[in-house]
Amino acid sequence: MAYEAELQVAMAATLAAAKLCQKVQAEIPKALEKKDRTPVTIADYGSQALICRAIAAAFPNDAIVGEEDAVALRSAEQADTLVHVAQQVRELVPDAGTQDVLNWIDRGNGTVGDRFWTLDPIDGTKGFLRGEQYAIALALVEAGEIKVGVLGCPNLTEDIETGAGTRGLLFLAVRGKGAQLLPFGSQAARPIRVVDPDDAANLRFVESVESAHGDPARQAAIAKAAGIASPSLRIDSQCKYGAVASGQAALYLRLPSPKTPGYRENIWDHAAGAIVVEEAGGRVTDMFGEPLEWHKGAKMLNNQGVVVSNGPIHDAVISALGI
Ligand SMILES: Nc1ncnc2c1ncn2[C@@H]1O[C@H](COP(=O)(O)O)[C@@H](O)[C@H]1OP(=O)(O)O
Ligand SMILES: [Mg+2]
Ligand SMILES: [Mg+2]
Ligand SMILES: [Mg+2]
Repeated sequence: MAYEAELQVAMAATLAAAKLCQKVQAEIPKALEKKDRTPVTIADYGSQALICRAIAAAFPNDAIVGEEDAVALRSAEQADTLVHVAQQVRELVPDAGTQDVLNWIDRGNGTVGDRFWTLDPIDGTKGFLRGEQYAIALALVEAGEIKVGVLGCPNLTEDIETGAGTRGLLFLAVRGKGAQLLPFGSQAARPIRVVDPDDAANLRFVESVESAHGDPARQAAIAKAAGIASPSLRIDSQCKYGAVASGQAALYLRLPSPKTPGYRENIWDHAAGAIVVEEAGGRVTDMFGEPLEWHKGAKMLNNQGVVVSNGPIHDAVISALGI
């Protein structure tokens, strides 16, 4: 199958990173603050190191556009943090040196091009710090189109609402080959599909836990206008794409926050989730109904807001947005 090698490397690396994140989350990590005032932890750095190492080894010519960099970790003030990151990485790569770890993290400072990977080593760091949902999101983009996506959701359960079923889910997709769900520890991935329009129980919508990352009042009004009367399920990170792809929600709305109208989305916050939803039969656009631009830069400067749906309700949502 096309992209089989890329898929296998991405899956193995994401599962290794998930192991590191689960261990760190159980130990209740401290958060550091980045220049943009968002949090980062030793698990964000460790996850990026492990995944960049694996991609660099298998595909040495591929650029990686990742969220984190090692600038702060190279500073004297963060010497202890660096020791902790390296310790965590060595649990999975015993011969990893401290310089190796820094260099692997910085391998994620690539730029977009004809073929590149985009990585969010922990998407939803705020959820991770609350002991709730987060995702490890890795996607391959070629000629402006996402070809492979792997989304690791270590805290998500097969039944998202009740918490029943296996905890720890890997969502996978290769362009044109459908989307699959592999519970952690299982050998068998199963195909997933978005919700049917007549499945009333799952015709709900998902949105961020963080009110400041969206516009909850407008999101509720738009969902209602599109025929979704029940309250939202609030989930951190790209796990929301997993909810739509696995037919447990019909809609994910992320409208610009009135407090930060100039905010533009990063490609690593959406690419892996987007291909999983599209390959499960759904649709992903910006709030104007336009395709998201994956290859123009790390920030999607020409897109605003994100609408993710099962497909049939998409046009009603865009027209309810009325722009
Ligand atoms: N002001 C903001 N508006 C929208 N998204 C944001 C903002 N600040 C950070 N984010 C990103 O929002 C996402 C969290 O997802 P959600 O809000 O859906 O749970 C993360 O990708 C987070 O980055 P990070 O990867 O650093 O956590
Ligand atoms: Mg993110
Ligand atoms: Mg992140
Ligand atoms: Mg972050």
